[in-house]
Amino acid sequence: MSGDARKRAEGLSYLCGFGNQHSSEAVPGALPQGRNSPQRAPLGLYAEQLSGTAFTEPRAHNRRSWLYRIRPSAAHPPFARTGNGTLRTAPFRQTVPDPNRLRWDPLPEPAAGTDFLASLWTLGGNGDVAQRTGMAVHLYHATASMERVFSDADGELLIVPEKGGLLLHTEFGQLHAEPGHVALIPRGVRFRVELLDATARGYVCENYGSPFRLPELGPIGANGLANPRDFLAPVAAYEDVEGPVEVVNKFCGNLWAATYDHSPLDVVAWHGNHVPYVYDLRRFNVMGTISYDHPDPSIFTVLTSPSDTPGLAGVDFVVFAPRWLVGEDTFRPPYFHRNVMSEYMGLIEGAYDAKAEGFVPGGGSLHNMMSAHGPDRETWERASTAELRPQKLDDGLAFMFETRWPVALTPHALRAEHLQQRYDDVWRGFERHFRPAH
Ligand SMILES: O=C(O)Cc1cc(O)ccc1O
Ligand SMILES: [Fe+2]
Repeated sequence: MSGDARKRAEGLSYLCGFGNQHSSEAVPGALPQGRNSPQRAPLGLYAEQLSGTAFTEPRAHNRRSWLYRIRPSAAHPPFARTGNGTLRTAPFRQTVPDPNRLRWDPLPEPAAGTDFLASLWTLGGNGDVAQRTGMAVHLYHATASMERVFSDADGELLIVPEKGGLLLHTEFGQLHAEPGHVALIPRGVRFRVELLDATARGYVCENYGSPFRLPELGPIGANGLANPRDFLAPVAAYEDVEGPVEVVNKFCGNLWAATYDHSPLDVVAWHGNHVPYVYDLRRFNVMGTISYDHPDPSIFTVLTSPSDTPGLAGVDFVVFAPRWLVGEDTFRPPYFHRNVMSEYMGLIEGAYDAKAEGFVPGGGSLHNMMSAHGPDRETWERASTAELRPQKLDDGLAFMFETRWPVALTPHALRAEHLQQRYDDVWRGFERHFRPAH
């Protein structure tokens, strides 16, 4: 952590456009032209393909990149099991799935010297990593930059910083993510996290399923929600480091480590569409009602991981960004509801319009499949009597990981001291107002 690192982070250049076929070289001439795998790659580099989808998936969804590196990724010693810390993986079978509404305060302060990887604390998830289905919800709270390098064979990592800036050093180059941004590390991509502040705190959705993509826009038209050009990929940047580097690989739920004799962040040039990226949530083009009724939150979908059933996501990433509320004769905050999907919500900043208090930045709530939830009593009282002038909601940034299967908890999430004990009370004391005419 240093002012110097933040200056470097702020000076980074990017390639823009979600899903584009980018190309980048840190040294002129490093990228082969006209072919992917010449007999000898330029500048003595090794050529290697990294696949994010099966070779044969439809062209519109196919993801792969070609990397030109100082050493082939294959040049490494065997991995050996290392401790998983508080990181857990699906299937989550250690607790009985809980139908209760649950809410957590932020993670407690970690010990000094805790890096991003060591700080990962799994709340729960669903699916089965070996089937490449489902997702996990993790939180992180780090106090040190990573010296080691991490990659996740189990899924892509959507990192949602809530506190503290991050400089992500990846095989593809560097990305800068501050609270209010999200960063995505694709399955299998090696990276390390440098902290730009004394501590860093946030959320991670580990998506075991198909890679996140932009949702269809249907009748919205050709523009809106998250605009593709606001997704930023890094330009090639490499580490030419000879000497021991610890590389940790998450594979089918366990961490495996090996000491390489060089840095695997040694990609001098690359091209393709299987890339890490950052996105500033404040660029989200929020849609909403301009007549009446509260729209379903699917209108706020930033990214979706489709399942085999059209319209049914393995997981959606949804953002509740600043917006105007103008609905006439409308209860404007989120309605009372029971959802077949399961909802994990987090707060990046400020407050959320369905909860008067108790849902705090860095905390989170879980409303599993069919659990009854919605505005707390205080919010309901206020919103059902409020004068319905146009109102700007501009003091909050919340998000939701909405998933097709119930989220089962890890034992440490269910027993955590920071699990709120009386969350149900926010829905106590609703008076009956029913007065049948007689
Ligand atoms: O429960 C929540 O707060 C998330 C949510 C928001 C909304 O506007 C409508 C439905 C919904 O599940
Ligand atoms: Fe909900």
